[in-house]
Amino acid sequence: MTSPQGVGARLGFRLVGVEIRVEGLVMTYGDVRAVDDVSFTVAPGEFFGLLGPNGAGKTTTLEMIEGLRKPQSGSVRIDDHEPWRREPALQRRMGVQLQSSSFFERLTAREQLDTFGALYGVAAGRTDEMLEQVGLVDKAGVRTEDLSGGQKQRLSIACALIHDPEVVFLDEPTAALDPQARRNLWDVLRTINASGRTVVLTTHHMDEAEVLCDRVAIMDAGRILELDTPAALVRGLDAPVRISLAPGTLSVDDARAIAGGDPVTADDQGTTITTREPSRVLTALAQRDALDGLSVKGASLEDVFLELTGREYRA
Ligand SMILES: Nc1ncnc2c1ncn2[C@@H]1O[C@H](COP(=O)(O)OP(=O)(O)OP(=O)(O)O)[C@@H](O)[C@H]1O
Repeated sequence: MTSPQGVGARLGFRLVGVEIRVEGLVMTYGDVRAVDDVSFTVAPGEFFGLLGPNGAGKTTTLEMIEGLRKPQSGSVRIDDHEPWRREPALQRRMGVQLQSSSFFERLTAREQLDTFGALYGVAAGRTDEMLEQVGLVDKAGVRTEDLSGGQKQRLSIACALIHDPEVVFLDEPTAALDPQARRNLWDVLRTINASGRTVVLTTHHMDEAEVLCDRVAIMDAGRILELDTPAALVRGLDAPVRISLAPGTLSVDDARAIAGGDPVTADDQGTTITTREPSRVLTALAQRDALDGLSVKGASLEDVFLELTGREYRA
């Protein structure tokens, strides 16, 4: 497991934002151990992801970190404060993404932001800044209930950021968004983190965790199964690489000769060599001028998850 400080140094974080230390966290509901002895540390300025299927315990963990639930046992420290005590000084440093149902009724996007801003005593100009940052300038006068799902998600993130917090908590921020809206929101989240804030996000999208997060904790059934950078998790899997050739590029016999014992499959989509020696295979393919239309696919976080849990992903 990579230490958060080590990751911070390697990724060149500016050491601002808060540090979060979670130790032996437990929450049970009746017979269900929703969170079962969860421990991790999030470094200042880190983009940290809790990844897992429905019911893994991500939201319950996040709510204990946010101070919305008091842990039954274990502890959460945000820069040495216990969030469940709801100290105003700490609250001001935290941004919690609201569910869109928590907006004030019948207000426009601008009025929502003005209202949240007034609660924190921030300057009026901040609303325009936030509308700009989340790409909602042209929707400023639209009532919240008339915004699309993606626009509501972006507005809820803007509300969480209105008081310029040092740490931002986001619970499945891209749930139910179309692919384009998801990618737009990823850009917003990257900008938030690039400005030095600590970001903690839950998601059940593997690709999202892989592209956004510095480190990812893979959770299932209340426990953390693995925690590391996405690249280290994938590397640790030591999975073979799939090299696919377009139909007609190479005969199956030639592919088998190059594969030298590695598995080769062929269908009307083309021929695939699955190998742990991609450079040897690619060199041989180049020598035969067989690189046109070639695709190379390594393992992904999804493969890591399947390896860890030994079963189908239940997103
Ligand atoms: N208030 C509650 N009362 C009883 N059981 C609960 C409560 N909240 C959560 N649970 C149970 O605890 C477990 C973890 O739920 P949690 O919402 O933390 O998971 P999650 O990973 O966030 O899932 P999702 O992706 O569906 O939001 C689930 O089995 C859930 O049914």
